[in-house]
Amino acid sequence: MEENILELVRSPEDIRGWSVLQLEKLAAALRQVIIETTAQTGGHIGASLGTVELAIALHYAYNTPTDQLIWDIGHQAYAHKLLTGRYHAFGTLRQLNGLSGFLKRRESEYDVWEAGHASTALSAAMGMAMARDLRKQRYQVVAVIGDGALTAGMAWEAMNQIGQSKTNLVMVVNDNSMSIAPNVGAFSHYLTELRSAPAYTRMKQEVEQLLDSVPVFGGSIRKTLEKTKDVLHHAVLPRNVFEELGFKYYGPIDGHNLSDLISVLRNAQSVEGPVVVHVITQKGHGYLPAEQRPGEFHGPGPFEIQSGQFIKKRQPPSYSEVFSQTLIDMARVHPEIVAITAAMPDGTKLDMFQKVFPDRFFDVGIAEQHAVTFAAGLAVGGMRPVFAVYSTFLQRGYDQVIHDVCHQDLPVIFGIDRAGLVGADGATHQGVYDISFLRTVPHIEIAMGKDEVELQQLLQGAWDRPHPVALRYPRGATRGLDLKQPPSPLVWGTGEWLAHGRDVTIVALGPLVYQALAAREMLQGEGYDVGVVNARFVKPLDTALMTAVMAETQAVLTLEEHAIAGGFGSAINEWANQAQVTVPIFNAGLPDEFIDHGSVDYYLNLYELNADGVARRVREWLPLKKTAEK
Ligand SMILES: Cc1ncc(C[n+]2csc(CCOP(=O)(O)OP(=O)(O)O)c2C)c(N)n1
Ligand SMILES: CC(=O)[C@@H](O)[C@H](O)COP(=O)(O)O
Ligand SMILES: [Mg+2]
Repeated sequence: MEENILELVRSPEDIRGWSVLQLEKLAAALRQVIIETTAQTGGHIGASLGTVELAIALHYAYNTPTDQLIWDIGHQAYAHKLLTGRYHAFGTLRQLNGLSGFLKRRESEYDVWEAGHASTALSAAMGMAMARDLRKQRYQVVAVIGDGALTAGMAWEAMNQIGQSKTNLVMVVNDNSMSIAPNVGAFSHYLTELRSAPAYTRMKQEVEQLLDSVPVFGGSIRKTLEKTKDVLHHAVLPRNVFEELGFKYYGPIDGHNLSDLISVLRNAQSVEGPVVVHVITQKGHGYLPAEQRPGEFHGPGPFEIQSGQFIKKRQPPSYSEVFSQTLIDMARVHPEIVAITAAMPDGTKLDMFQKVFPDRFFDVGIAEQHAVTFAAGLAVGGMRPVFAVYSTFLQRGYDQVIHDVCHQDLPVIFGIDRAGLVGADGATHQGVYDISFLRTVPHIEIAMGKDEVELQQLLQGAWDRPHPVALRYPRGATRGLDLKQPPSPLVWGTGEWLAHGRDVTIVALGPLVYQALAAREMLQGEGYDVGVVNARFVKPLDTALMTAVMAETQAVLTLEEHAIAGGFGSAINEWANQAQVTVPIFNAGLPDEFIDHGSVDYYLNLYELNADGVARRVREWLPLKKTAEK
C-alpha cells in the first residue's frame, strides 16, 4: 500500500529538506484532504485550494513558527493547518469543539494571528515587525493578503506606514482576481493589468542585468557610477504602485509553481526593507467544479465530490432572499432606491437586485466604512440607499454610522443580515453585538420581525421613515410563510401582544418569538399562565404595550439571540427603571463571552434560548407560583 505522505508531516520542519517532486506530491495530498473534508463539513474550499502551493512554499522557505506567518482573514489557510500538525483533527473542521474554520492562537503556535474579518493582516504584521525591531529580535514577518482584502482602507493605512518605515516585512499578495464574487474597483483593475504584464518583471530583470554589468571602480568614481545607476533605474524602469509606496516588488509569480515560489520567497528574505511578492493563484485550483464556479465554492456547505453538486435539503427562501426580493418590488415603485453591498452580493442576495437594477446597485468591495458614508452621501443627494450588510461586518463602519449617517439623521436603511448566531463561522462572525452598539446612537430606529412576513412589512415601513433604520434578520431559511406583494402595512414602532399571561410574560425579539410561543404551550400544560409579546422594535420601544404588559403580569422574561450586555433586554431594563416598574424582569440572551463555532440550535439550547430552555428557566428560576397553585 502506498504511504500517506501527510502522515510524514507533523510540522513544517519535516518537509524542509524535501525535493520539489516530493512537495508536489504533498500538494496533491493536501488538495485531496481539503476536498474530501469540506465535502462533508462545508467550508472555505475555494480559497484554500488556491493557496496549497503557497502554504507549502512559505513553510518551506521560512523558519516558522519563529518567523511569523500571518494569514489575512484565515479562510484560505486549510493547507497551513494541515502542515502544522492538524491533519488528524482536520475532519472536525468547523464542527462544535473541532478545528476552527479560521486561525486560532489556542489551536496552534503556528497561528500567530487570529482573524475572520478581512484586511487586518498588514497592520498586524507591521505591529509585529515594530515589536521585533524595538526588542532587537531577529525573525521574519510575512503577511499573506488577498486581492479582495486589498480593497479595504485598512490595508492601505497599513501600507502607508509600512512603506515609510523601511522595516523588514514581506507582504504576499495572493491575487486570484476574486473576492467572494469577482473582485471590484480601480485597484482590482490595476492588479489585473500588473498580472497580465509579466513583461514587467522580464524587462525589469533585463534592465537590471544591464545596469549591473556596468563595471564600477573604487573611490569617488564608484560613487558617481552608483548614483548614475540609481538615476537610470528610475528613468528606465517603470515603477508600480507598490514600489512608489516604498516596497520592493517581486512578481507576478505563478502561485502554483513550487520552485518559483520557493526561490522568490527565499530571495525576498535577503532584501532590506518591505517587500511585495505578487503571487497569481486560481481560486478552487485542482478541483474542477470549484475552478469553474469559484463564487459558489467560496464557502459552500457539504457537496458531492463527483458532480460538484451541493447537498441541500429543499428549503424555503432565505431571509436574505426575502429582503432582496422585497427591495426589488419596492424599487420598481420608488426610483430613488439604490442598493449597496460591501463585497457580499451573493451572501446578502443583493445579486438578485443587481440583475434587475444594475445601475442602482453598488458593490464597493470590502469597504464597509466607505459603504456607510457613501450611503450617507447618496441620501444627501436625494436617493434612498439600502446597505445590506452582515451584522458582524457593520462593526467596521461604526464611526460612519454615528458620525455620517445618524448625526445628520439621514434616511439610510441598513439591512442587518446574519443578525444572531451564525453557526460554523464562529466567534468572529456572530451577529450578536449590533443592538448594543446601535441603540446608543441617536436617531436610529432598530427593528427585527418574528418572521419573513414581518421582515417584508418592516422594510416597507422603513421607506416612510425620515430617520436611519436598522432592520435585523437572521442567517438561513425563513419559515416558508405565504408572502404577499405588497405586504400589509404594520404600525411603525409597535409590538404585538400575542398571548396574555398572569404568571410571566415572555417579551421576545425576532424569530425567538416562536420559541417563546412553543415554551408557552409546554408551560400552560403544567399550569403556568404565560404571556408572549413579539417586541418587533428595539428602538423606539413600544412603551405603551410594555406598560400594559407590566400591569397584567407578575414577571417578565426578555428573550433575544444577542449579547445580553447592552442588548434588547437592557433596553427594557432601562425603560422599566425610568418608569419605576416594580415587576421583576429577567433577561435571557447570550453571555458576555465570544461564542465559538457550532450549530445555532446547539447554542440556543446551551444558553436556554429555545423553547425547552425558556420553559426550564420559567420552571427553575423565575420566582413564580403557578396560577393553578394559588
Ligand atoms: C470586513 C470583512 N468584510 C467582508 C468579509 C467577507 N469576506 C470573507 S472572504 C472575502 C473575500 C476575500 O477576498 P480575498 O482577500 O481576495 O481572498 P480570497 O478569498 O480570494 O482568497 C470576503 C468579502 C470579511 N471577512 N471581512
Ligand atoms: C470568510 C467570510 O467571512 C465569509 O466567507 C463568510 O464565511 C460568509 O458567511 P456566510 O456563509 O454566512 O455567507
Ligand atoms: Mg482574492
